[in-house]
Amino acid sequence: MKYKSTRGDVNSITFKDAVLMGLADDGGLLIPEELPQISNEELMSLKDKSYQDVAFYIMNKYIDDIKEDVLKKLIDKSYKNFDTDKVVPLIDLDDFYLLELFHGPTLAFKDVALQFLGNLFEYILSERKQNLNIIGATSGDTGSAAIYGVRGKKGVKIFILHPKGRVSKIQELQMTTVLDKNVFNIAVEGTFDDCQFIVKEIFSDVDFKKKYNLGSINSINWARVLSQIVYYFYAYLQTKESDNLDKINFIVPTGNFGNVLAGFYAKKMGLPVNKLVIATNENNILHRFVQKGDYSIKGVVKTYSPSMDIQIASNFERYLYYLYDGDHQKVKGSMAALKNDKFIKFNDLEIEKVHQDFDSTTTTNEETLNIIKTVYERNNYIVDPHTACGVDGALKLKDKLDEKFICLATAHPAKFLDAVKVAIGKEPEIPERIKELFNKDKRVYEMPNDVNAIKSFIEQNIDE
Ligand SMILES: Cc1ncc(COP(=O)(O)O)c(C=O)c1O
Ligand SMILES: N[C@@H](CCOP(=O)(O)O)C(=O)O
Repeated sequence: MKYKSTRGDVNSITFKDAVLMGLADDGGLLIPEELPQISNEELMSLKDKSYQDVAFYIMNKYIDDIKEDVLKKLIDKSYKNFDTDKVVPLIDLDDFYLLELFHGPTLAFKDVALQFLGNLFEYILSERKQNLNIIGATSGDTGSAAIYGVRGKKGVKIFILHPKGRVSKIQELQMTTVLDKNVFNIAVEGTFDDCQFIVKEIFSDVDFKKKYNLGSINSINWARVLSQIVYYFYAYLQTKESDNLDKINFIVPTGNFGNVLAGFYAKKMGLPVNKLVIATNENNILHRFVQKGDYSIKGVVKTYSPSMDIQIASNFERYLYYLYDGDHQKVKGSMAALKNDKFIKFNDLEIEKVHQDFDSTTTTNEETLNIIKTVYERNNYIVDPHTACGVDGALKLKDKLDEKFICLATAHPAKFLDAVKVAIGKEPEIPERIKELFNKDKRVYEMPNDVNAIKSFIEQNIDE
């Protein structure tokens, strides 16, 4: 399998090169040149297999420059740090299923991909005797998952930008209490979109990127999306519906469009999915897009689900490539329009095509709290505010879509203590590894929302 850019000027890249390249050198995103298919027989042959086995089966279709036994070892090592054998267990709450994606070291779905990416980086770098300087942006969860994924790995430095005052207390502590010398947490005076913009601007300076061996841990990196395709298959295989190959809906709390894009790839590969439902909070540009073709950027508002306080969804560009039937020029045109005019225009035919795969919902802050309370009272189960947006969406759409829903539970409620307390009047049970954070020393660098200032900070602290 080879990889190419959504913008058409980077082609025939191997998987390992794609992992190190992160953002394509033409400013686009790397995608596989083909979409491997999984037949019904193959799908059924995966039933009752372990998460690791399913991961190997799916990933191996996209990777041909890592030996199979090495890939298996990387996968095994990546899921050893999860606190359950199933890695991502599926819970049946009668009205819908919940896919618990928060059993990794930092208690959010990001661990599923970032534990693997950390090990993958280590393997490729030692093979190439190279070092890597990682630059990433986070709205709260990617940052700590990436730091935990690469800490202690040789030849790696990591710079993580988060929006100052816009992540939860626990998210902030998970990042800033890691004092390893190779970890730099930068609190930016701005939003997540500003952080992501800075990161992309830095990567777009290809000379700078090459000089300092810069790498990406965001879902800009294809390996992130690939690792997330796996749990759509594994989730489906755990349902009753899979016995008859019946279709199912997935509802996905969405911000940067990485998670739901992985579902899109799973559907395109042949997984029996009816609709992928994009669940948004009040920052609902993706909902406006699905419902009315309105992809116009408005200001970011603070919500109870801060990790989804995003307007400019990075992976939307990958989806545009498929929506435009592989027309690179159209992708480039739309990305330029987004940068200059702050909106992309879609015609009715395009929206019709979107509806073949997607539906969407939006959830207010008040609804988020109500759902946390409702699920607690009905099921004695505490969902986090991001998952609550998904559950809210599933309940709103259950009369429209017949097929059962799998709601992706993207974070542990203990990461969002304040919201949960407001919703149900008490805190959820707090895992020991979270309690410990409150007594640790912290280190964080506060910086203005300025590409050059951050670039020079990185340059001062980087290894060539
Ligand atoms: C807990 C949680 N839920 C949902 C999302 C949205 O996922 P994505 O950005 O892949 O759309 C994020 C962040 O991305 C998150 O941290
Ligand atoms: N919600 C994310 C935002 C970054 O998304 P990613 O898919 O690029 O990692 C976060 O928690 O940081």
